[in-house]
Amino acid sequence: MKLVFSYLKKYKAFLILCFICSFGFIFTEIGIPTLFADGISNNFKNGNTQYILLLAIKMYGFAFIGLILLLILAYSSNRMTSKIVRDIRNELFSHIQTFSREKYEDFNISRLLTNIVNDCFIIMQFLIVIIRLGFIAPMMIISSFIMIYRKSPTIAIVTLAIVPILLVGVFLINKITRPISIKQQKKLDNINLNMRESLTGLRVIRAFNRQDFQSKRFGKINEEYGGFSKKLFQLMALIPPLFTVIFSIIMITVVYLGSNYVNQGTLDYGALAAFIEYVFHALFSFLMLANVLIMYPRFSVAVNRINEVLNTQTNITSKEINVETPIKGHIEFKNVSFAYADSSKENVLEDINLSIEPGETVAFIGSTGSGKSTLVRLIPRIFDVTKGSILVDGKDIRDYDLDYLRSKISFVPQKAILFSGTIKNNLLFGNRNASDEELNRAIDIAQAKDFVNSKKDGIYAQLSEGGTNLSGGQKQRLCIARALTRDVPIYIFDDSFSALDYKTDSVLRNRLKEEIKDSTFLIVAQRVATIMEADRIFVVNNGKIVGHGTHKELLKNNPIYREIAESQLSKEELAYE
Ligand SMILES: Nc1ncnc2c1ncn2[C@@H]1O[C@H](COP(=O)(O)OP(=O)(O)OP(=O)(O)O)[C@@H](O)[C@H]1O
Repeated sequence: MKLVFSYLKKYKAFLILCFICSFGFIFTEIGIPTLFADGISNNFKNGNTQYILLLAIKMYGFAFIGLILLLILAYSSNRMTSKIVRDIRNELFSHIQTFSREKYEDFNISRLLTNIVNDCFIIMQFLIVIIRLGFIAPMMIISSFIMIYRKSPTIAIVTLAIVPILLVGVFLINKITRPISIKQQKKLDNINLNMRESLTGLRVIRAFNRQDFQSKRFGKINEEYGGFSKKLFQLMALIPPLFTVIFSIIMITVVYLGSNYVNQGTLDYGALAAFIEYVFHALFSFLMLANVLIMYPRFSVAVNRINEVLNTQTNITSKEINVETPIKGHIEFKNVSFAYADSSKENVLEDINLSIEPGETVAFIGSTGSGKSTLVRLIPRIFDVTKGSILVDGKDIRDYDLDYLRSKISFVPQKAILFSGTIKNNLLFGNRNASDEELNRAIDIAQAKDFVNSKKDGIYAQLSEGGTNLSGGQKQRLCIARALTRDVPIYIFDDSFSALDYKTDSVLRNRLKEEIKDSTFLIVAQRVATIMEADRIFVVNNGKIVGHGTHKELLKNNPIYREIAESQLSKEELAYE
């Protein structure tokens, strides 16, 4: 609730307006039966038309003002609620952006999506109702009771009997529905997870003809979600009829008692008519309040789930440093070990020591799963080392302002990730201030010029979500071009040439060498041809560096490298022969 209160405080003005409107509305609602009762009690002044007309005008006036106040209340509560939920969504989104990959994996992306879409929606539904009724219902109940009590304490006590019944009912419902709500939300996370996997993996599903299997899997999860939803809504649906029965019993009792008092002459007809109205208002308000309280468990589960995310702090923290010294591009790994925070917690990298000079081109090669990508991901702090330290220009990377450090590194990830929008917007993602000339240069170096120009709209061609309307090689080239829009001292290419044909791969690397001379290049690759011209090559095996040197040196001295090279190059290409 703290979460919602902090936002309610932010929109105090709206809240006060809602309170005033609610108060005014109650005044009009109580006023109408009071005027009517006066009319009956005065026997409508024995048919005095002027009196009746005035009374009617007053009652119309009250009803009209009540309507206006209710409209203002609805408008301001809607505005306030949508602003609050918008703010919660923004806060969630910004907070999630600070998460390290580890935290994303902890929560899983589908769960975070459900938080932003579904949990926020549940909060909005509840807030809209509670703000509208939160003031009106209790005030209406209290004022109706006061009015009843002034005329007949006995009838007031009978009406009050509903309070404990309703409270016990609401408490029981909350207790039963809360665990079901938690399970229902978890099942919704599963639906999102399954949907995401099925949509992103559509090509694989079709290629393996597994549509039926996927449909059955989705059907099962959907069924489970439906089961919990059914239980929850069945329970919630029980409440209105139950409360309506109690409501009717109390109403009949009040009318019965009231009629007796009229017969005994202790109550007049006008007061009885007003009573019925007051009791109706009080009980109806109770019923509305009970309905709101029934929604509470779902709301509180949604708030808790959002709080859980907001209270999770990222483990990749940044030092607040205003002025950083320029980076030249020297990189040093000192006794670096790293383990992913999954259940195995085994070291993926073990005691890595290496030093890379500014302007040097180094490459990492090794079998799959040997730890090459993990090693380069540690430099922009996508993960933090578990042991040891990484220094850039002699300073521990954890002592840099994180944004500054990352702004000095251009990283091309192994998986080519593009966003929906134009090619230009995707390239500007690398450097928002890049001129058209700089973008064209990056496209040219990345060997993407021909295919970009072949598009009808050129650089303004639209890419679909994830760049699915491009080939694997085209996507890779655009990702490389995006990285080249930045002029930085360190470039990291994590297996980003793998989808290029040999010729394009070679031309691209030559252009990189010619155009970007002073920067440090780190290239992870599976293909020897991609890295054989690097200044130095590091051979990674089972999380350890098992050799380094030039292509020729490694062919001579390193059996693992020689084995990889022999499996890929022809005898003529193997220089040592
Ligand atoms: N996010 C992760 N969580 C847990 N373990 C991971 C994660 N990413 C990689 N690993 C594990 O770490 C090890 C090293 O993986 P890494 O991706 O660094 O290898 P690689 O040498 O780059 O492989 P490849 O050439 O196939 O890309 C592997 O055993 C892999 O299963």
